[in-house]
Amino acid sequence: MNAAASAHWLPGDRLPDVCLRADDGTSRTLHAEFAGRPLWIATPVDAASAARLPRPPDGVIALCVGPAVPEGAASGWQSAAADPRWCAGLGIGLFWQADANLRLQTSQPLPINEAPKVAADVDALRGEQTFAIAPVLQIPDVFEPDLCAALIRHLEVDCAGGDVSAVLVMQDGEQRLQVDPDIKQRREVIPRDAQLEARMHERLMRRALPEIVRVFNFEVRRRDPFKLLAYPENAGYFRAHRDNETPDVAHRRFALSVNLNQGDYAGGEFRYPEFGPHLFSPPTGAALVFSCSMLHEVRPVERGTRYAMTTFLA
Ligand SMILES: O=C(O)CCC(=O)C(=O)O
Ligand SMILES: [Fe+2]
Repeated sequence: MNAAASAHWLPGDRLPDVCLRADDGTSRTLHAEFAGRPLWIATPVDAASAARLPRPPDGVIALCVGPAVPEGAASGWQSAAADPRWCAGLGIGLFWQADANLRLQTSQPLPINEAPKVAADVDALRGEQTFAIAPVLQIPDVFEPDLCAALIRHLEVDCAGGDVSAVLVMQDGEQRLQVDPDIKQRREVIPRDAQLEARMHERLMRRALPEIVRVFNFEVRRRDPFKLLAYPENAGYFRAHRDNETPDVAHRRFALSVNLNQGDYAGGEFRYPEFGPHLFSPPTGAALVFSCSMLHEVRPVERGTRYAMTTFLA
């Protein structure tokens, strides 16, 4: 499975590693030189527009790229030329904010009158807290909010809420499917809408697979069917388990789960009991990716219904 190349960049996409040429003729690559701090990128149509760019706050790298020469631009901006196709992919006459992982967050047309807000820094955990922390990857904005809402609707309306989830057990050397409230309780369905499935697939290819290559050094070649999940209030949980323990699922390498409505329910967090007490509850649209060999559980949902989409990668 090869990651899709983007002709147009969207919020949620991680910028590719392009070469930028500075005014003094030196070349720098985006990932090597600019990752690790929030980034502003502007693609003004001309020098006059470049000169009206707002001053970036401390700690933000600001790059003015494209055909325009940013004469008189507010100080704090570095001007650079880049491959015109890359600039076209960003869109000309735009102002982008990207996070420290070079993931695009918001875009707005130039000119902008007020300097946009930069997300507040998250407090660092203490050293002893980070010692017992599960090796999971969280990728924000893999699915857009409207896709998350459409998936919930598909499960509840088109698929009539889905079916009670069963588990595979080995009995006398044979695999059997059975409902077992000692292990899990939830509803689930394999989506039946080809368009929704195609959109999920495209987003995984574009946003999750490149991160899995980068972070885990793992090239995904196949994927199990997508599954939509509902964990109802006081009746939804999945007790501690591993995802690759029966012969038919032994091929699975990574689990990928996307929360579809975080904030609308309480409880329902992931926990990895072998790796400490921390609870994981990624924001709506974010993917959580972890090794299928790791013990994990979904804590009981205490209020509302937790919706999620899950699949397994190999
Ligand atoms: O609820 C989820 O997001 C995934 C739960 C899980 O661990 C599984 O389906 O194997
Ligand atoms: Fe699991």
